[in-house]
Amino acid sequence: MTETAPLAVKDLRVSLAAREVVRGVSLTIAPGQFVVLLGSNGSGKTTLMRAAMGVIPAASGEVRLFGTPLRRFRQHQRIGYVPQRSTAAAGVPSTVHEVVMSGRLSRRPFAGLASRDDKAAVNEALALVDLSEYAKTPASELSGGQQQRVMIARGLASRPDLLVMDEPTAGVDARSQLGLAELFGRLLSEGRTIFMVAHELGPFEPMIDRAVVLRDGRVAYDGPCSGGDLAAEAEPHNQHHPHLTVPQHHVGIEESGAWPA
Ligand SMILES: Nc1ncnc2c1ncn2[C@@H]1O[C@H](COP(=O)(O)OP(=O)(O)OP(=O)(O)O)[C@@H](O)[C@H]1O
Repeated sequence: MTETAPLAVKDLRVSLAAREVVRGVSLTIAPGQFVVLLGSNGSGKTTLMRAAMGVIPAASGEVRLFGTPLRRFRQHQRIGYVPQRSTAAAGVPSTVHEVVMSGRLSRRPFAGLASRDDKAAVNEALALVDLSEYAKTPASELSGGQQQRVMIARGLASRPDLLVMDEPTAGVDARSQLGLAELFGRLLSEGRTIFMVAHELGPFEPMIDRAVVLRDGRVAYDGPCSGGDLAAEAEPHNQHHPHLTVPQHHVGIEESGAWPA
């Protein structure tokens, strides 16, 4: 795996509806790091992530993916992107297997039948999120939390080096969060990089290398995930947004690594 930063953002500015929402953000994520992006509602987290992924244009600044400027980046299979509040159903009667298979498209130079490797990668991704038994189930029949795990499997299907996720734990219950924490730990041990928006760190906290806090589109904190400085940054937000919590060590249950049935 290359030592080039999987994601580097320099003085990025993004405007939405004539308002500057991301206001000069610089951020470099090193290979193998687990970086979490925090901040109150409307601080610009999703907008920053979308601009970094090229989903929306930036007004100015620079984004590099694995050392390549965004506009010239073609190795899309190296990135697994799980957008915010994405559901696996979206009104389409696809099975779980089909939804996850769509995450293989970036690996397939030509349209056509899925290869043996495509199928193996999909099965592997489904096993990683413990949804193998639901492969043939229409995605719309799964719970919200299960659908979120389907979308994470979709992001993993291309076997990416960088996993970018916008609130992947929204709607995921505490036990499933433990399962996700175990999964992320495994991905990190394989040298993969994770960049994730979160409101609660829960069971992920011990494995997070770095927290970046956005406030009004600017980086207000960039450093270790625990300690007084992060708490000081998080506190003003907490008064207005109680769901942005300073890292918690416990999620209130004893089971470890178990997924709900
Ligand atoms: N399509 C849009 N058009 C205009 N303004 C937008 C649009 N999307 C977001 N905004 C505004 O941009 C600001 C940043 O929004 P963004 O979704 O990036 O924040 P966030 O930190 O991800 O919030 P949350 O925690 O609620 O997801 C907000 O003030 C929001 O109202």
